[in-house]
Amino acid sequence: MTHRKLAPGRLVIASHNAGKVREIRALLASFGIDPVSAGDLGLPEPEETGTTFRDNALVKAHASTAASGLPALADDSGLEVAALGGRPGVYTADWAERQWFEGEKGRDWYMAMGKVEGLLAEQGPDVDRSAAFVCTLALAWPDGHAEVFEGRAAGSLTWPPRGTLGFGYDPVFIPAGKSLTYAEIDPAEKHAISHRADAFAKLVAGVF
Ligand SMILES: O=P(O)(O)OP(=O)(O)OP(=O)(O)OC[C@H]1O[C@@H](n2cnc3c(O)ncnc32)[C@H](O)[C@@H]1O
Ligand SMILES: [Mg+2]
Repeated sequence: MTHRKLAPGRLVIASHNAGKVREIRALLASFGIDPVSAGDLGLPEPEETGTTFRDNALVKAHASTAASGLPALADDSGLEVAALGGRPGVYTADWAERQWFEGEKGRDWYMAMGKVEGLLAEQGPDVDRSAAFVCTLALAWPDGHAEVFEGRAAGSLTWPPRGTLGFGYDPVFIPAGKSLTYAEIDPAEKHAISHRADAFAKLVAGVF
């Protein structure tokens, strides 16, 4: 399959999640790209109406490129828990209800991690705790062309949450072969092994 190449220049990171934007900026650092986030440009957050990571990544990428006239890179990601039949999956963000924190509306990740843990606990102490993070990147151009790349990282869930680095469900996810959670390891180390890094490597091979 041939991919369209991305010319150096401005690119919108089509995400309103500060943790993701930080990671994508770091991953883009060496490619002659000048990233600006959808939040920086005041672009609206589209409704994620898709039922797959791919569909939602495309919704977000097309929305930002249409609103800005620039190429846009979106990330739709989530946690698939084996014993929960792959849930929360595309609904990972929705499991963290929006609540007010210090005057700002944010998502309650502790509650969401607790919900996953509660469902696992219902299956007893010997429940399979394996899980995978999925990241689907969609890059869209203003003429409507788009490219999609998917990454995965296998691991297992721990409880209680550990670590203060990263974002979202990082404090409960231990990547395969490691003993620390994503929230306990250096961001550079997460970038070497994460689902986002896996998807990004495929994007780099395809469009850079
Ligand atoms: O849609 P945008 O604006 O990009 O931001 P979002 O937070 O709503 O993002 P998603 O719709 O893709 O939801 C995915 C959720 O999965 C979680 N997630 C994805 N990647 C993660 C990572 O590397 N570490 C921890 N949690 C992650 C995180 O909680 C996200 O909110
Ligand atoms: Mg979202």
